Amino acid sequence: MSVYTASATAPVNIATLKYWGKRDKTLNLPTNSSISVTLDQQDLRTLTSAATSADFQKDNLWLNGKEEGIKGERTIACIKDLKRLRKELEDADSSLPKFSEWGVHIVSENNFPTAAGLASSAAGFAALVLAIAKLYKLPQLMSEISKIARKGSGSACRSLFGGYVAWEMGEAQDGLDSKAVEVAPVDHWPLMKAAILVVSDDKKDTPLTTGMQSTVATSDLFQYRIKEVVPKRFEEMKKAIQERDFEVFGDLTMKDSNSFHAVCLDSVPPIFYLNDTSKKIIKLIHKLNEQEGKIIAAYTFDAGPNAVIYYEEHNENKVLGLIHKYFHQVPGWDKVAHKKANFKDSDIEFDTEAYKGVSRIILTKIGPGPQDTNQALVNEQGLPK
Ligand SMILES: Nc1ncnc2c1ncn2[C@@H]1O[C@H](COP(=O)(O)OP(=O)(O)OP(=O)(O)O)[C@@H](O)[C@H]1O
Ligand SMILES: C[C@@](O)(CCOP(=O)(O)OP(=O)(O)O)CC(=O)O
Repeated sequence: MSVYTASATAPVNIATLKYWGKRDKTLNLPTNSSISVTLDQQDLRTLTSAATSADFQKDNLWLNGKEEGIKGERTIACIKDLKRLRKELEDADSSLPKFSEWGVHIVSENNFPTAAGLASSAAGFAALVLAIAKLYKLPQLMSEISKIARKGSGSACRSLFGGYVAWEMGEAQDGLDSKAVEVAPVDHWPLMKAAILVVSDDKKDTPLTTGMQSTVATSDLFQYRIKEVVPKRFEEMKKAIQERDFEVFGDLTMKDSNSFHAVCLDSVPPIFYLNDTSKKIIKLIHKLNEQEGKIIAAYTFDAGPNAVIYYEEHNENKVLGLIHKYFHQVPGWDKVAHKKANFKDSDIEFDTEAYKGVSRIILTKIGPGPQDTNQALVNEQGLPK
């Protein structure tokens, strides 16, 4: 039996202008445009292999070594779109094997904790869609592929590009203009670094889709956010990226994180994603920026308590100096062990127990988009290795 395989990797992205709210739940169409920074795949990435054969009766998915099957509607929607595009190729060229009629096996691994609020669904769906698109030899451009990934998880569409990425909300009802585009590649502003403080948490407050739906339906503040705040901020943030202006970029990033959590709080019943540790980290970063007299570090929080702190490389000794002072007890510092001697000591006062609310730190930076890979997670039979 012939088994055809392909593999791809995809990065995590963390939004600096948040996507929150759907205008169409099935198509995953957002109520506002968003912007993100793609993170380095050495630290956070999904690797996915796809395999197909005339002998595969059904589609199947193995995630992190466990057979999950194809359960979710969203995964089904992505595979359906990919098979439809493959069928178009087969209809135009009858010599092509009929992949669109065969089962597809998907084997995927994240090199970081799944569903810990580290945007695993973004990297996961981006890698899934790309691996199958590669297997099917689809000619579509990344922005086209991003529309399929969007149906898996909204934020996944942004993981198809590296560097600074925008998801343009679009206006069409069928979502054909709701896609990701590159704002600037990594090389344009490569100094962007990110420190992720993984904040200990039992379970997510409210599942994302439920949370978004509730905000759209109940928050008055949300209407102001999507009509007045985000459209203006979207243009300002793109300009700040183009001009490599960290002060403006950082200011907008923090404001937008707070605006997103404010509309969560304004929902009925209110949604809380930040915890006390998150709030302490927010205060700490403001103290640092105040002391410096300018913004050198910017926090952002997704639908959970983890803090992502963006800063530029030339401020690393100041930013990590402060974070290390109060969070040196948590794992994850090995990577910068050789730099610790240069860390600037800080006289900023802070809760010396705050580290107890943090499980680890991930030190990473901006990174490129999905990469071709020779690594494969499937064997010659098209099953997990
Ligand atoms: N490698 C993968 N391949 C396919 N699906 C994946 C993969 N990794 C994660 N997922 C899907 O994403 C889900 C996790 O999404 P969820 O939104 O709960 O968490 P998250 O993405 O880590 O957090 P957030 O979206 O809040 O940043 C998993 O349960 C799984 O269904
Ligand atoms: C707060 C966010 O992280 C929300 C991300 O939501 P998802 O993309 O995970 O949601 P679904 O479209 O339902 O899969 C902000 C952002 O990443 O822009």
